[in-house]
Amino acid sequence: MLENPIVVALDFDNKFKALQLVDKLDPCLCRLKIGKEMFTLFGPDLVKELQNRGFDVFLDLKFHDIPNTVAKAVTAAAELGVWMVNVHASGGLAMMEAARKALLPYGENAPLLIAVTVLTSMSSEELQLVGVHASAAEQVTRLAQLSFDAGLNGVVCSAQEAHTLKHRFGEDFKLVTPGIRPQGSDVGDQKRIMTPKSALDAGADYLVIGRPITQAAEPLAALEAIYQSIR
Ligand SMILES: O=c1ccn([C@@H]2O[C@H](COP(=O)(O)O)[C@@H](O)[C@H]2O)c(=O)[nH]1
Repeated sequence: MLENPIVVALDFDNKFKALQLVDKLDPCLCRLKIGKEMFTLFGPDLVKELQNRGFDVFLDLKFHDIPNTVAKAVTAAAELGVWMVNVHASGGLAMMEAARKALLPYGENAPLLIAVTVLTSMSSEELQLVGVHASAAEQVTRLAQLSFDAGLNGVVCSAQEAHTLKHRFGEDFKLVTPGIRPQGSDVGDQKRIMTPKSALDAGADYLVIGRPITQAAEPLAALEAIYQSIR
């Protein structure tokens, strides 16, 4: 297990409330993820504020566009100094290769570049509705292979697929897993879920956890309980 596998998903519409929580967290114990809501509301300044507090930031904007546009978007993310950035694997091989090549000038300072496979909020049945006639697990494997072939650092998948992917792609290919739900917590809109401990046992490298922490009456206690459960 990585020493610091938890990435707290900061999904807030209020910067003050988000920073109130952040100021109780220890950058040695977790990383932070900024997604579409907070980035749209508060922009790169928020990323800087979190970095100034010592946190690694995962910029979860899931770029999905033509190769040239995505290459420029990941370059902008690299300029921001984020720790991790992502694209949608369904954008295709050429798009992912363009993104990877755009980060080459940053060398060791480049953010980790990962690709979203199948959103953890989607079941196999929902995939059928968008014309994908494979199971979620099969589609995740297909898109992870494409991401691997494009030379990316890893993928976003559900922990339910972690065992298969880790076995197939090896230790260096990082598995970033949202849809993490401690025993007894609200599932919400997530479909392919796992507990923190089972996810790590299955081979997940990073656990992305939002509402079970951010919406808890005592977020710090919730985070601490998750740490206890994975030690
Ligand atoms: O497949 C995906 C990709 C990204 N996410 C993001 O992770 C967090 C999960 O938050 P919870 O509150 O723990 O459900 C959220 O920011 C999503 O945008 C994902 O859930 N699934």
